Amino acid sequence: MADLSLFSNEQIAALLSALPDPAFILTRSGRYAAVFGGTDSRYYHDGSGLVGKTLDDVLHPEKAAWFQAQVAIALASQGLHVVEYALGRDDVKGIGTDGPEELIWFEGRVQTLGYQVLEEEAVLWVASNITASKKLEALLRMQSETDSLSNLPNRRKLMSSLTEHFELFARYKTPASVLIFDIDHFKSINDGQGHLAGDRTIAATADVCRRELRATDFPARLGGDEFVVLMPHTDSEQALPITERLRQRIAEQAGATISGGLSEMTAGDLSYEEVLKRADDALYCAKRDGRNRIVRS
Ligand SMILES: Nc1nc2c(ncn2[C@@H]2O[C@H](COP(=O)(O)OP(=O)(O)OP(=O)(O)O)[C@@H](O)[C@H]2O)c(=O)[nH]1
Repeated sequence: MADLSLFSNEQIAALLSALPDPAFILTRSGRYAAVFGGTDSRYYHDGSGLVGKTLDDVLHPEKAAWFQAQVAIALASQGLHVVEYALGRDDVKGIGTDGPEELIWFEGRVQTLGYQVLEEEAVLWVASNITASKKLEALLRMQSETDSLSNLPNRRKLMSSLTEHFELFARYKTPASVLIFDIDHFKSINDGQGHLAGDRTIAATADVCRRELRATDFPARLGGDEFVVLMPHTDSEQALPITERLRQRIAEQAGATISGGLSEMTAGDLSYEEVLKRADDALYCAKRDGRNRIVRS
C-alpha cells in the first residue's frame, strides 16, 4: 500500500490523469462519476465529457444494458471482472472526436470499489485498447485456416465446417451435400510441365470454384490435388447439376479435368466421416469409369 502522505493532492490528481488507460468510476445505476487517464488520442477518445452522464445517455440501449449488466456482475463478485468489447467513435455520444477513427477493441477490467460513490455502489472500469492484438489474432486465425496455394479454406477449417453442418443436419434435418473431387492425371501435369504448372492448375481450379459456386457453398482444399465442396441447404439431387457445371467450367478454364464423388447427409449417418467416405467411394467409381465425370452415391 502506497504512503499517500508523500504526495500532494495535485500530485495525486496528476498521477490519476497520467494513467495510460482510461479508468471510469461507474455506479450501479450506470452513472459516470469520474474519468481518469487515457489521454493519448492515438489510442483513446477524450472521455471527460461523459462525467455526470449515464450509460443510457451515451450508448445505444442494448449496449447500455450490456455495460450495466457487467457492472452488476463485478459488484456481485466483489472482485475483478474481465470483459472484451468493441466500440466505434459513433457508438458513444459525448466523447472527443480526435481519437482513433476505426472500431476499437477493449479489454475492460472491472473492479468493485469498497465504498459508495454518489450514494451508490460503484466500480472502477479500466478500458485497455487491445485492437492491435485482436487484429493479429484474427490474421493468425485466418492463416491457420487457409491453404496458402489455393487461398481456399484448408483441411482444418473444412473439418470444423463439416462438424458444424453435420450437427445442424442431426438436429434440424437441414440437408447438406458434399462433393470430393480430384484433378485427373495431375501427376502427369507435374511430371510433364513441372511442379509450378501443377501449382498453377491447383490455383486456377480454386479460382473457378470461387467464381462458380454460391457464396454459401464452401469449397476447401483437402490436400494435394483433392478438393471438397460442402453445399449447405442442398440435397444431392439439387447439388448434381451444380457440380456438373463446376466440372465443365474447370475443364474450360483451369486446363484440367476433374473427377468427383457426390453424397449427402443421411439419417443413418453417425458423423460427417460417413458422408465423406461415401463421396470418396463415388469418386473412386468416377475414376474407374473413365474420369472427367461426377458420380452421385
Ligand atoms: N504441383 C503440386 N503437386 C502436388 C501438390 N500436392 C500434391 N501434389 C502431387 O499431386 C500428385 C497427385 O496425383 P494422384 O492424385 O495420386 O494421381 P493423378 O495423377 O491425379 O491420377 P488420378 O487422380 O488417378 O487421375 C502427386 O504426384 C503429388 O506429388 C502441390 O501442392 N503442388
